[in-house]
Amino acid sequence: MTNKKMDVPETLPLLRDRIDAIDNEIQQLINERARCAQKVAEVKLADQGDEEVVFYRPEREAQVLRRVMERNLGPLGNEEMARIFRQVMSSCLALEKPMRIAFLGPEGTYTQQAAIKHFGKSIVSAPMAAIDEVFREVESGSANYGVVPVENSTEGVVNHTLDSFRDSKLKICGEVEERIHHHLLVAPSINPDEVTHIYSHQQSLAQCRAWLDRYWPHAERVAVNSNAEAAKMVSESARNGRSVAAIAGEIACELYGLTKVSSNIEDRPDNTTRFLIIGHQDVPESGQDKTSLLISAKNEAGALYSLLEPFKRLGVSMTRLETRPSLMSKWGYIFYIDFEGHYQSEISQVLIKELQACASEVKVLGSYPIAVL
Ligand SMILES: O=C(O)C(=O)C[C@]1(C(=O)O)C=C[C@@H](O)C=C1
Repeated sequence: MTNKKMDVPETLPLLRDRIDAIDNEIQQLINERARCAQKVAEVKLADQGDEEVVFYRPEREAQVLRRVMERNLGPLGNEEMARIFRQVMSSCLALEKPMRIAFLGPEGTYTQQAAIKHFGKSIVSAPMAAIDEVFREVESGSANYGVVPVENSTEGVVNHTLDSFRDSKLKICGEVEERIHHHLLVAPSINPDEVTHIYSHQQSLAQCRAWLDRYWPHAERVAVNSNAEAAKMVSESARNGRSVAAIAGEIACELYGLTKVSSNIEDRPDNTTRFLIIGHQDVPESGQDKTSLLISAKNEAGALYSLLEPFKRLGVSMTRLETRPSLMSKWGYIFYIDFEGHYQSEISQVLIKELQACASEVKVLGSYPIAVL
């Protein structure tokens, strides 16, 4: 092979020289970008007034990532390129101010995986034992943002998360979707044929039900708080010679030094979980946004119809509708509705006014950019 322009043979040393020169340039440019981000932080601090400075700007990050994908010509794929920029921005933000992110722990959960996908790796991890603790950690200001699971494509909604919004002042600042792959894991010293118990989160056990029925009908299934906790227990039990296995993901497998007996054992290959980013901030429009509402319906005939009708009439696209008992009155209901658009847009304002007229309460849980990655 030859380099046509210069007619020099494209040998390995020459190609590597070229890569070295390009790396040098990329590195200088990344640092130039980082210096710009430091200046942005100075401007934000100078403009702060009485308000607390908001360093993390989800709408801007979404716009940057969308642009990266739009202008990308390859050979790297759009998502691959966006993931690189995701990490560059994560490093720049950490230089402005390191973000402490609370998530449903322990270390190694799918929620941590989602937190890293959304914020990049340059965050300070704060694993919490339960969803309401994630809310409390962010409410108290101990963490800047929180990440909680909200729905799974196989198992449906995570009621704990939805219920936590009833009494919380926190806003939804973002969403992230994660393809969930479950693996059957044992400690390296354990013979998989002798496994008597399989530990995992109840939703993960449910997501692998058919597979477990088929291949492990005699192993007892034990539900624990999280998959990562299951992985941790399995690594600890192995030291006592107990033949137990866990169902968990990649991060937990690595973190607890386990071995995969079987990979991707979920019953549905498109098994996806959606997570929400919670914080104190009202996120401005990014151009492609979603809004989440909590609506307490009046306990009367046609209540649901009158809530849904304005969406159709105004041409607003509803992406989700969940129902939960209201807890205030015996047969009263709360609806969680997601729709496309930002709550500050003209059409959303008309819609929200109409909903307010036919509901006892309409709470805007937040408007946020539709997940880019
Ligand atoms: O534009 C900003 O406000 C920045 O702080 C810069 C930057 C970036 O690196 O591009 C970093 C963090 C923000 O969350 C958004 C973008």
